[in-house]
Amino acid sequence: MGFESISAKLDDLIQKAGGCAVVDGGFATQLEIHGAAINDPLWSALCLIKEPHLIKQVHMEYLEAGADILVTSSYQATLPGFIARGISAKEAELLLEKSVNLAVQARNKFWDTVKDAPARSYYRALVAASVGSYGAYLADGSEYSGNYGPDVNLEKLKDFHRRRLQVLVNAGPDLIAFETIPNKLEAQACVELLEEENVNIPSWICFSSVDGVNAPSGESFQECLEVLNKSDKVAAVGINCAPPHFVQSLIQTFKKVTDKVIIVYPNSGEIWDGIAKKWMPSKCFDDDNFQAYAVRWRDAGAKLIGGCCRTTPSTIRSISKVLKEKH
Ligand SMILES: C[S+](C)CC[C@H](N)C(=O)O
Ligand SMILES: N[C@@H](CCS)C(=O)O
Ligand SMILES: [Zn+2]
Repeated sequence: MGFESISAKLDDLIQKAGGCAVVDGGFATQLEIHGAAINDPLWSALCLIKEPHLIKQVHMEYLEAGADILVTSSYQATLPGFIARGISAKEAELLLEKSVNLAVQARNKFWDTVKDAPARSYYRALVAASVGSYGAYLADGSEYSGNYGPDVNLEKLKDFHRRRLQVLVNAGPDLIAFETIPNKLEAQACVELLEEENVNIPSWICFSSVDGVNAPSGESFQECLEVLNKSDKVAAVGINCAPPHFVQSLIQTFKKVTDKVIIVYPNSGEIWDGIAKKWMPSKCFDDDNFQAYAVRWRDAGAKLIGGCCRTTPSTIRSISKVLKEKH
């Protein structure tokens, strides 16, 4: 056996999918469509405790829509978050494991039903374990400001992420998905942890953006990516949960500052009010817009494309259809 790169499985999926694979869409917001009440500090992670069947249902919907990668329900599932609810540390770790198991079970079940279908348009999906930013845990909108205050330093962020990362990796996902990272410090914490914990599955690290130019902290993506570019553990970098009309030029920015795979999965364009805990109407993209733009994002160099908050299985169906059309 020759040497296999850490990102071989991901590269293989991208290649099989014709150069651009499809990530799933908004997870928490799709749970809400099914009636989940998640206006809570745990947000979608509350369903791991109360309504796990809905988690599996949403994963199945995205698989049917053509997602090649499922992102798990662990975005806001954190050990301190669960412990604050009176859940023991052991139970909290089991809930993290459960987030991976639910996605793996959905993926395996779906694949069993489609793998032998003639002229199938599906690939065996990969499962990416979501690691939401520290700001997601704070539940104060700081994943869109990058403002963690003067008491937060590199070590504190590493301490926050370390055990969750270990538990998620041990649960056996194919990938790790760091999501809505708002500043350079947290990006650095993620990379240092991947190295220190010798994580041997690939990761992507995605930033949010509120001005379409920089990370929410105001730091340039060039600065943010310097440290990520040095690590082989980071397979892909990009943007999630930013408005779609920012994405084209952000891909161009990323192309200039990294050779890594570029991933984009913007939200619908609505804006999260972290204090009122509501989506505010803004320049909203419908599924047709997403479909047209997905082609442009692919042509600009993105190799992983999906949707984030308020996008739905129908958005992912549109993207998958157009990106997998045979020419
Ligand atoms: C990506 S935001 C919409 C997630 C929810 C936020 N962390 C909160 O709990 O308010
Ligand atoms: N994977 C998470 C990201 C929220 S920004 C979700 O889709 O709910
Ligand atoms: Zn989002």
